[in-house]
Amino acid sequence: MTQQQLSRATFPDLPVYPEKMIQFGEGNFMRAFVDWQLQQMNNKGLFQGSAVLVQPIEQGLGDMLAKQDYLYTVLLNGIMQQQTVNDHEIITSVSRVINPYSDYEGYLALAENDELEFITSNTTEAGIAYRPEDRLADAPPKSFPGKLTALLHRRFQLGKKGFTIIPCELIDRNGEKLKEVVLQYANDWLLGEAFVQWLEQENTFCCSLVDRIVPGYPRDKAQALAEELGYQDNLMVTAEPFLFWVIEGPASLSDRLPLAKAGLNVVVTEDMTPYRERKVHLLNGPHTAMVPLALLAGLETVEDVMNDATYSVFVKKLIEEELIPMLDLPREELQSYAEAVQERFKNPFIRHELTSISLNSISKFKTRLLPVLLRYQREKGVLPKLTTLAFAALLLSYRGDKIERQDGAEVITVFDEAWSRPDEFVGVILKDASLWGEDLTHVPNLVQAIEGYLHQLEASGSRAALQQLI
Ligand SMILES: NC(=O)c1ccc[n+]([C@@H]2O[C@H](COP(=O)([O-])OP(=O)(O)OC[C@H]3O[C@@H](n4cnc5c(N)ncnc54)[C@H](O)[C@@H]3O)[C@@H](O)[C@H]2O)c1
Ligand SMILES: O=P(O)(O)OC[C@@H](O)[C@@H](O)[C@H](O)[C@H](O)CO
Repeated sequence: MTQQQLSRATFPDLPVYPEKMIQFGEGNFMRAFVDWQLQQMNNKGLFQGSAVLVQPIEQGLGDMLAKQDYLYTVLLNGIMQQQTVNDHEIITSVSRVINPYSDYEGYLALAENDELEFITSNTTEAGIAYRPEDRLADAPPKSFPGKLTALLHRRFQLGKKGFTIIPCELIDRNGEKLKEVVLQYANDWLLGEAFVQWLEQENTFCCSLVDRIVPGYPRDKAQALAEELGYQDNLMVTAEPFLFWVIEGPASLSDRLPLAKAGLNVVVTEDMTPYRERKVHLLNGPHTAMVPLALLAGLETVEDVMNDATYSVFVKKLIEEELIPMLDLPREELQSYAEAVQERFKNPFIRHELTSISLNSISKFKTRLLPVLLRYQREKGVLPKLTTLAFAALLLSYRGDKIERQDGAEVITVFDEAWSRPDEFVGVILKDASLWGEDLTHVPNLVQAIEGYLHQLEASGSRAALQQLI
């Protein structure tokens, strides 16, 4: 049976809320994270607002969302505190999507609305970047910070109050980086000292850290879900039930954006550093470590890893024996976070592809695992075995013959050149500070250890190499 498409005509009683937030990014993550949270506040009568979405790049989901009157379903699937969660909810907290490439005046007109108080964004790690070619007269400037500067300037010219700006991009100190680029445009575009002062005094740029696994559109179950839900939704998003958002900002934010009051796992703090360390090393670190070893063994998803007797022990030991001891946070807190992470990795209801995590694995290894490997070596005088084996597997996977590499052209070129001389490969690649931020051949015993593990991985495979260590 063909179901009707989700729209306000299909569900005429759904509520409509005034716009209070501008959100750059209409992708899966933002819709299942920020907009889902607005919905939870609205459900409790605590916010009564919606987000107007801005497409950061020309191609996007604006038209598809418009066809559904900006409604879509979030499906929460997973296990949380030993309970199975299997919920679905139609999200009504998105008012519309503006494509600044086809309606630039409509975009700038957002500056006129006094009710708009918050700006959020997720434009991927590539989005918060300075693009020197951008100009104020462009319609629109191509970069996200360029677009934002143009909007903020229009707001300033209208003599209105500023915004609380909360970027969600997974880059360190995201709020500070965004502010830096906006100030650079203000300077390059000669927007004047008064505008810079207004930016500084009337706007708050918060750093934030987001945490929720959002695999996105459930392609494999779409038809069955349409039948179960009773409508066709081309924009449904699956996410895990777990959520955590740390916002470094003024305490007053908790009243203006009452996320925690709505029961959401959101912390407003003066210093988010410890939370970031915990997540990057205990969640993203194991993700990045498991990917090359597991892909080399033919596993496909995070769940496959957690259901495999050898690989799940690898994840557990890596976390408990090599990562946790190197973090400066209360042990109990780390332990309980690590247990929750492993429960999340086991989620049987969502398919988290290892290949999707593998994108840009070299820079991910550098930020997520290398600092821990170096600290472990400095403090204990030996290398952490499991992290080092994962490092060797990563280097092997970047030969490109066993696993498809997903990384920047420059990174791939460096590896192709280094692998063209296999006998010298380890020394050459570890020496390359452009990859690791420093020359790693100076780390005691690292070259020999990686050479040994590479030999083992080649001779007997990832599973056997791992079994020898655990
Ligand atoms: N999916 C997850 O589990 C998850 C969890 C936490 C954080 N994240 C982060 O969120 C980001 C988006 O993930 P998603 O699953 O929503 O992906 P998606 O493909 O659904 O959405 C990508 C969004 O980024 C925008 N974008 C893409 N390239 C851009 C560029 N060069 N400049 C500006 N904007 C650009 C797109 O317009 C779109 O709005 C990723 O970078 C990821 O690291 C994802
Ligand atoms: O999103 P990436 O590609 O930077 O990293 C892959 C995963 O480690 C990541 O998406 C996590 O699932 C997410 O950070 C959980 O909050």
